[in-house]
Amino acid sequence: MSKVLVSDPIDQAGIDILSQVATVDVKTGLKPEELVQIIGEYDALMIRSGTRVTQEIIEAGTQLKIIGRAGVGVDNVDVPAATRKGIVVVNSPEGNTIAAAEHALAMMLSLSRYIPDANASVKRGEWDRKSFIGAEVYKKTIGIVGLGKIGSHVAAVARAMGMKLLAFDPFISTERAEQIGCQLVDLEVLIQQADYITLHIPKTPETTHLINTERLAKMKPNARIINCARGGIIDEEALAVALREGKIAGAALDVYEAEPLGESSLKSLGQQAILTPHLGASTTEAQVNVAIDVAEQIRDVLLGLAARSAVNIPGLSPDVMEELKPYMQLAETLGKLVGQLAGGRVELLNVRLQGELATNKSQPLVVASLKGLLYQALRERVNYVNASIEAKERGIRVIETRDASIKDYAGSLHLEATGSLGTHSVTGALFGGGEIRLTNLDDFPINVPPNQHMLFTLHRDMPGIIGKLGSLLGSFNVNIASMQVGRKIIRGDAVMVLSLDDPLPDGILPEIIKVSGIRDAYTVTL
Ligand SMILES: NC(=O)C1=CN([C@@H]2O[C@H](COP(=O)(O)OP(=O)(O)OC[C@H]3O[C@@H](n4cnc5c(N)ncnc54)[C@H](O)[C@@H]3O)[C@@H](O)[C@H]2O)C=CC1
Ligand SMILES: O=C(O)C(=O)COP(=O)(O)O
Repeated sequence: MSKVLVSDPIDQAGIDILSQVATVDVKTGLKPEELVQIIGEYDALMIRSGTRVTQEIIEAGTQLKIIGRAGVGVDNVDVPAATRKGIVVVNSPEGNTIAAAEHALAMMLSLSRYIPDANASVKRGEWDRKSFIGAEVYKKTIGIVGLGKIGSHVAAVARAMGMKLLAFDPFISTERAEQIGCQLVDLEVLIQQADYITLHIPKTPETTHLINTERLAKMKPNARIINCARGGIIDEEALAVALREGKIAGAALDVYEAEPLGESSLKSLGQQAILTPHLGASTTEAQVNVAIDVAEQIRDVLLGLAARSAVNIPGLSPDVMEELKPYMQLAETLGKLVGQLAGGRVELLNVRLQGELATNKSQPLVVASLKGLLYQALRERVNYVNASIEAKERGIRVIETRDASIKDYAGSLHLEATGSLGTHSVTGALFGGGEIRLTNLDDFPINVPPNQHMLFTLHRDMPGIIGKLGSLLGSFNVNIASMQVGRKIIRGDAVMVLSLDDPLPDGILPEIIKVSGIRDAYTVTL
């Protein structure tokens, strides 16, 4: 049975799902060195933001197949390191959207009405109404940085509260922003005009310290800023100075450059600063959502099925995945075949989607072709996650083309590999019941199902050659399961495709090439 380690607090609903297929160990609060020591036993790791999955942990996770992040942000996971090791990283892109958006909105209203400090003063026995004169959000301008899932929900609610909406997001269209009721503007315009600025972007090299001393200086003196996205998008030191000097009116933070928040000048600020301990996703509803979403994906991957929200493999909807699955198998088989025919180092792979297939998504088929192509070199170490990166690191250039006019079969896939030893091509299609057929080899028409052990020869189409080859194989005790010849013209060049019951013994290939009329021979294992 598989083993799953849960290293952060996860809702029981997720543990129940994992327990259907695996032994589940819940061990929270592990030190990095403790995690490194035990991770080698586990097939899957389930985390939230509390566990840092470093390269060292990934290297030590020799059995790991999947890392599941019960939440959105995967910045605590070394995703490139996981990808290189072929480990799928999944998250729950939508499970906590509402929770995070509502937390940001709660922060905005709390900042405007000094609710945390007013509450604390009453509990201290005071009745101070003068110190907590707030501001209304109605008719004020909110500047939303990042108009993705959370930012869009914040926009919808802010709009309902009568706010004017500005947004900065270089990756969405003006039309999309308008649909949500936002005016898309430059960051500098947003910074200068907004009364409330709320951040809903990932932390990347571009967004680190996006809010710095210069930008804080350009904000309105009544501006209030909210960060429920990621620590480090705001320069915390610069923010503390701006608040202390009254350059802006307030800030509410849920996330920090280092968590848990240690020594920090933010802690000594008064009612203009509200600090929560990364609570954006902490609602009962969100925790059930993300736990179920991610546990289901871990379960599926452990059962050999695809994950629906993998961050390091092409994202495909389950419908598209279902439709493409037989073609993925075809692509992988053709990749294995053409890689072995090309032999040596492949430099260029041309993947052509033909006929009806030309309208399909090509990326998954390219990945599957590369997985097949690299199998010879990498065996089980290559998978759908790391095939593209492995190919890139090996300098294999990939060209994707489409030709809807090729209609020999309803839909077919053509791979051509060019390497140090020449160029070879193979085409395949799916017949009734999803059966794979090889339909063309090096431009010779054929029609054979793939077989585990195969022999291909390039020869002159002339009497006696098939008999000679049959006897030769017989003398080596190799049984032929089926044989087919493909040729373009009578007595011209031809290919012979043999399916064999046994692997070809060492030493027979040079003997085959010695047969008069045979120019070349290739043995392939699929
Ligand atoms: N505090 C908490 O507990 C939680 C925090 N989060 C964080 O909230 C953030 C947003 O999450 P979602 O809305 O789900 O993500 P999302 O992917 O739906 O939206 C992010 C948006 O940011 C935009 N973006 C990316 N780079 C940008 C840049 N340089 N400038 C402006 N816009 C940029 C993208 O185009 C996208 O529209 C993430 O960082 C996530 O980790 C999410 C859930 C809970
Ligand atoms: O989903 C996210 O990105 C979050 O930040 C939530 O973090 P958490 O799962 O509460 O540790």
